[in-house]
Amino acid sequence: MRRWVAPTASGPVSASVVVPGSKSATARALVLAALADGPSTLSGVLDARDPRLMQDALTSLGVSIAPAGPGVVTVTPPDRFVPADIDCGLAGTVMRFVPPIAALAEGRSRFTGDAAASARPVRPLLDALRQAGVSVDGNALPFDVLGAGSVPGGVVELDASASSQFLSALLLAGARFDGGLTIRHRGAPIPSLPYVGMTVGMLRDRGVRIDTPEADTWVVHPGSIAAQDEAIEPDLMNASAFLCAALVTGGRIETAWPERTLQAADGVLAALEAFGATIDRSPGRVTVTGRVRGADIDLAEVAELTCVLAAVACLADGPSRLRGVGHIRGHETDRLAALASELSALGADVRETDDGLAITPGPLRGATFRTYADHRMAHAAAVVGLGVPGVELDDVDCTTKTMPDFPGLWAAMLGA
Ligand SMILES: O=C(O)C1=C[C@@H](OP(=O)(O)O)[C@@H](O)[C@H](O)C1
Ligand SMILES: C=C(OP(=O)(O)O)C(=O)O
Repeated sequence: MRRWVAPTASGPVSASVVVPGSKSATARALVLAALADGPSTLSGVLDARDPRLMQDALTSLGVSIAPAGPGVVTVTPPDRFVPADIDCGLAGTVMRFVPPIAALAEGRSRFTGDAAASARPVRPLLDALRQAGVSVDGNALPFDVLGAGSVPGGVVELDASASSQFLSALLLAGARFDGGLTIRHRGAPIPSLPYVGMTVGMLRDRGVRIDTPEADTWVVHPGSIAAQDEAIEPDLMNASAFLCAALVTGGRIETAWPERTLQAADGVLAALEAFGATIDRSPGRVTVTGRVRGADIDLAEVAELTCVLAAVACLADGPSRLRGVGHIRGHETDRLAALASELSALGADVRETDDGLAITPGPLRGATFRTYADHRMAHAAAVVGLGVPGVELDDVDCTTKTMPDFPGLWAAMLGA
């Protein structure tokens, strides 16, 4: 735990920012390389807590992951997975993507995690695995997967309304189940849908056949997953925290922005535009200028932006409404409760609604800002701190979940 006073901007911030690799693409590339039919070399791999936990989990299941240069690893799948003790930390990607792989090992794998991870939903995924023929003890962390060396597969019903990661987890491993996997989503709409697109896109790139014969149904045909080298793109969700600095200071932030990507790039830019950003695009780059204004917006597809945009909204010229993100109550912390509490303590009027937040700016003052071990709460505090002196985070180290040195990058952006 390290306290950190968020630096205040003395004027418009102008910077070119380089953020590290995508957490979500790194997790998928590692998992797919572990399940593939031969070795793969991955570059631009994110070096942060979540992907490190993923590498540790896969290694203990028998995968060989060898460093091959800065940010480069060569992943060699095992002939047979072996059961293991898996530490999920607070990583949704580990607690959801790894159980279907452990089901392919012969024996009991035990999944544990941080105390707060036990509150994160995982039961719908475990129930779907049971329908696919896997024995699972428990319905939340800690739980055990009793692998039989293979998984029958077949047709499963899944309620993925609490997290798209349940669906991604089943899609990633489904081709390796004996009969493949047909997944029928039953329940309220799936949040963060672009991430399902990322999963399907990366699987198809590796030769896996996936059909979507009707709405809310995915058919993964059984077969091998082709080994494939991959260069991981920068993390556009993490980049967004920096882009918000342009908005709240009336400055100018530029960063790499892939021309074609499986990340929710357009959704991110549309959300920033709604809050007053002007977006300039040049090949492979984006520049954000503008001045923050209040917005009423559905963030279901880009729910990870809720924290930084709630902070932005506190510095706007009028009220904002963030909708479609009720499920983030099950993220690293209950983000709606945490944002309402911490941003209200700074002087804004921030109230929880059924599916989001209603925010009315007010005169803001510095105070301790609790992060609840949540990296995106820390990003929110950094954004609001640009305009409010004395915002002191109780812990900035939680940012290592998805970035090796967030405070350093933030200071560099400010020219410190
Ligand atoms: O599949 C992924 O890599 C992710 C999916 C989303 O999860 P939810 O569907 O739970 O929002 C997102 O919020 C998370 O940070 C990463
Ligand atoms: C929800 C998030 O993470 P996780 O992958 O742990 O679900 C996030 O990074 O905002």
